[in-house]
Amino acid sequence: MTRTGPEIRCTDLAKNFGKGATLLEAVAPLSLSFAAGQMTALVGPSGCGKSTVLRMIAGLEQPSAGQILLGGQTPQDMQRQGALAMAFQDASLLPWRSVRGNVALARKLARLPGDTAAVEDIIARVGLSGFEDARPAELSGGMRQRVAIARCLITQPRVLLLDEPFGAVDELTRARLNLELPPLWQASGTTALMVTHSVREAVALADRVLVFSSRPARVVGDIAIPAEARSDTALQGALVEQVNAALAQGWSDHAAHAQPWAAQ
Ligand SMILES: Nc1ncnc2c1ncn2[C@@H]1O[C@H](COP(=O)(O)OP(=O)(O)OP(=O)(O)O)[C@@H](O)[C@H]1O
Repeated sequence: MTRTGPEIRCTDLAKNFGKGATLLEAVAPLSLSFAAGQMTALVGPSGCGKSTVLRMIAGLEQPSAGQILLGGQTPQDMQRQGALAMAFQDASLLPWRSVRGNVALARKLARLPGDTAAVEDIIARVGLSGFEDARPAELSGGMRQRVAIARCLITQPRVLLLDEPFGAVDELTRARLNLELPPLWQASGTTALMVTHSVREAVALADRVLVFSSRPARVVGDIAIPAEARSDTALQGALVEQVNAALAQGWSDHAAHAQPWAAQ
């Protein structure tokens, strides 16, 4: 079964943490939209609010202001339908459950009927055949990330949210995961958002890269990644440069804003 993803619209989205003297404006009013079935990568300086935006879209964090609609529905509606899946950097698997147990549990939590064949199939597709009974502690970091992705995909989510999913693994493993895993969600028309610190990863995986400035984040770059870039390393290199230039522009704008004399 294929469940195509919705368009995601964030309107005047804002998030503050704390109050009074400790008030922190994590996300200043920001309006963003993400096309149905596309993978968008969010990049920007540390602390600019990328994860907070993702967590609000996931319904894990309540916005202080503004609205999020996924094909006209709220994140909570999507969660209730088991249509939304999120993977974090630390994989956050249950240590006492096997690979099979962790993946099967995700279906249960999404209120989907058990499906042993689908669980076995997704474990094989992320390259973990033979490790079905292993506990997370017996797996490498890259293997744990694969389980985390399998756990997302087993629910056939319409929306996939990835927060630095490959951040905790070495460069080589990361490059391999970058090649092997995206086809698993690209084919099904899932709307996907990924936060990453790696500009190369963003360009390699996404259809679009959105570049944020330092907090309070503004969009300082919105770069479309044409499909041919997947097989054209020169084009990939040029796009990486373009994203890096937008990041640098975001930094200098921010510095000039914070210290008006810096621009003189
Ligand atoms: N639960 C929270 N309570 C208080 N402050 C928070 C909370 N979550 C995030 N923040 C703050 O909000 C700001 C944005 O954080 P966020 O994690 O969204 O940034 P980020 O761009 O994802 O950073 P990084 O790239 O380092 O992961 C930061 O200043 C952070 O300290």
